[in-house]
Amino acid sequence: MLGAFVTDFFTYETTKSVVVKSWSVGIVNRIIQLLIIIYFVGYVFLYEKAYQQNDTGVESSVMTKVKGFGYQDNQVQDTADYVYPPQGAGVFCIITKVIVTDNQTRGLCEEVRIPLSGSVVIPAETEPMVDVNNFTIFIKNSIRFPMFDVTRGNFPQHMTSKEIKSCSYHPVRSPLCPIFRVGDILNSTGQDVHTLATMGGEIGINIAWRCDLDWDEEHCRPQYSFTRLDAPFSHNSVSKGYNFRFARYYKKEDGLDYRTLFKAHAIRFDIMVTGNAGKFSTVPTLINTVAALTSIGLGTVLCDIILLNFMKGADQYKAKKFEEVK
Ligand SMILES: Nc1ncnc2c1ncn2[C@@H]1O[C@H](COP(=O)(O)OP(=O)(O)OP(=O)(O)O)[C@@H](O)[C@H]1O
Repeated sequence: MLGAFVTDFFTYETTKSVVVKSWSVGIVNRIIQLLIIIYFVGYVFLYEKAYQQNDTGVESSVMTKVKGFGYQDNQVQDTADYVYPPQGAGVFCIITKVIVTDNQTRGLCEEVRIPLSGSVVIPAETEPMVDVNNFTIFIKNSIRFPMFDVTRGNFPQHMTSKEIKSCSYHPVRSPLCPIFRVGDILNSTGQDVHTLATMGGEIGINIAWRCDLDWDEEHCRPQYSFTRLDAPFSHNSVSKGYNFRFARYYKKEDGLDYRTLFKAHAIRFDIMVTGNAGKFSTVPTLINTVAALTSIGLGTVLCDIILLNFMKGADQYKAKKFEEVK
């Protein structure tokens, strides 16, 4: 038993080519090779661009500015009233409804159970501001792909102030206009402005940069898409929408501080930037070419299985293929 194992172990296998003149196996072999070549050339190289090195670590900065007039309880509201925080960051809120509690003063210790009470004030609720549909958001986004040291901005350099002021983003008609009508954004996410203005909610604006840097940089352009980010909670019984509280403080003539408390329902916009740039590089090209060439050999495996198991005269092929030399 041990002897047989040792003789089996100390053998040497070397390949020998057997040419099989059979139409059926020949055709199967060529078809498999063709499929593998089509897969590698068409999908791996042309579609997935396996000859490129990729940079997904995009560096980005976003600036925003909202404009438009709204009417709330017969009062005109402008940017300074409804945008929070006002600095124009990548995440900002447009306040659409407020519940106002006026004249709160700090109470004494005995009144600790109602710590912020003056006289008991009943909060006043404003109407939701549906004019938000006509507001416009200006988005200025600059990005950099550090691996290739390429910087891009989301609107063309030659765009004039007049062009910017008069355009409005449309995915087909003006895909590079940096001014977005809130109504258009809400429409494309399928949201109803009235519900959103009443309860608040969060809208995501995604800016995707997919750049093939083997072409001119001019082709490296942003693509925008819009989603409702808090959609999973929209049917919950609790915490529908989005709100936050803030206060404004005043001093009375007698020196006493008092404040007005606002509970604000707002549409929160969150601008997210993603990027992927690719450029020709020898290392991935070599690795993938070798992988492609090796894979072409896979056809033999399948043809061997057919030849040695399912063809007429399989035993004869087996005898020809495996030959023992003493
Ligand atoms: N939300 C917006 N809707 C329409 N146009 C806008 C909006 N925000 C900015 N713009 C216009 O885009 C251009 C660039 O804006 P940017 O804020 O950089 O310049 P600005 O001269 O300070 O703008 P502003 O007109 O607010 O004083 C300006 O012409 C500006 O009027």
